[in-house]
Amino acid sequence: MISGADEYDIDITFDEAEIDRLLAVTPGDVESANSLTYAKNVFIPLTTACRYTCTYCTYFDPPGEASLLSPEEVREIVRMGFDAGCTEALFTFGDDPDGRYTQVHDQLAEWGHDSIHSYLREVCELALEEGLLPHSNPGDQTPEQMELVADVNASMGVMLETTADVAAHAGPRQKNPGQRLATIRTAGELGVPFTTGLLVGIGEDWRDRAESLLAIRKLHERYGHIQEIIVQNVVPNERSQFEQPSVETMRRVVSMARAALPEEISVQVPPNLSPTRELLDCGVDDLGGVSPVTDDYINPDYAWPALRELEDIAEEAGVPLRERLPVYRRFLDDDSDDETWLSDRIRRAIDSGGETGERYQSVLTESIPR
Ligand SMILES: O=c1nc2n(C[C@H](O)[C@H](O)[C@H](O)CO)c3cc(O)ccc3cc-2c(=O)[nH]1
Ligand SMILES: C[C@H]1O[C@@H](n2cnc3c(N)ncnc32)[C@H](O)[C@@H]1O
Ligand code: MET
Ligand code: SF4
Repeated sequence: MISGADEYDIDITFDEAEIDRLLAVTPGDVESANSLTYAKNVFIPLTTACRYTCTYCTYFDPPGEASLLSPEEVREIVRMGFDAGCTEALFTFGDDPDGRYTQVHDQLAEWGHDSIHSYLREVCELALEEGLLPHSNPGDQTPEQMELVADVNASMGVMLETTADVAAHAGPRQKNPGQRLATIRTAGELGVPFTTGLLVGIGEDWRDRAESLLAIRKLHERYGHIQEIIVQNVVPNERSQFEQPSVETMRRVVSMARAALPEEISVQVPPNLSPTRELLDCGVDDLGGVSPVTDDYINPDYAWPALRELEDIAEEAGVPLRERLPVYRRFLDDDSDDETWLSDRIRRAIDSGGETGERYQSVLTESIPR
């Protein structure tokens, strides 16, 4: 039984035979992808306040020390991104800061907001005005929170991390697999193209990895909204004791992900954290958002490779490297009356004229229909 499943009314059950089939998958069983994609983004760490204290994470700051970017600071990052040729504004930050963060809440109130989501809406609008498409990963969200920002995001995401109860999700307030799955389900209900994934090496076992992949697949079967799954290895840092999983472990998890998920879902590994070259024959077809101008603020010790290096990686694998938008092509093409994945707002941004529209259109012309 997945922890928190009852509380969040998650009705996912696993078939033992299916789990066994996945556990038997080895790298030789999956095919290599025939292209690699990536998106050009700027990372915007809206706030380092977080209600959780995951032991693998160096990102969050305690109350009293947490930062909150002002609209002017956000605009500056977004402009820098636009000037560097990006298409994506990646808003990834601490989970919904709780009442302990009085300074953050006071500052938000001063700017006319009663929640981080209300503020997120304002900065997503700002990014759109400046010519970038928002992709927000604010952690767990209630249906009301997600609804507040859905129409100003091209896509959104949250890492499932794992369906297991792990000690890494420590402290009085914790990530809970039932709540993560509920967030992914909410995205399906709201028709938001969605990114999720597994964090590998935080105390989960092989069966947990198989269950996590199957849980994502089952939600995708209901809603069709998962665009990619990230298979991310935990990396060591000054706060965490976790060891980086071995290349062999990562090869097997990536292969399991490819075998578990339907073809339309991309399998992404982050090129700044993973032994990427050694994973390409396990079905990886996406390298995620890569920034020419900002750090990976979640893992700041791990610099982004330059575009040149991504080209080398693709060349070594003998496949073309293609830029994509933060929302996959399939959702743009599938946007009919009975299936609306994109709000009018996002659709207009992508179809707009001028320098902005041209940039999106040229990425789309190059990209593959996935
Ligand atoms: O730079 C990063 N980008 C992360 N991204 C961004 C991702 O690489 C791209 O924004 C998406 O592929 C959309 O283009 C995430 C997106 C999510 O929805 C959920 C989790 C992540 C995790 C990271 C991350 O740790 N570092
Ligand atoms: C945005 C995502 O970053 C991941 N994340 C947080 N800390 C680490 C770490 N030390 N190593 C790798 N990934 C991490 C989590 O999976 C989170 O959901
Ligand atoms: C900075 S971590 C990424 C966003 C969110 N806090 C989560 O863990 O899901
Ligand atoms: S991983 Fe996300 S939820 Fe966990 S402590 Fe870090 S910022 Fe908070």
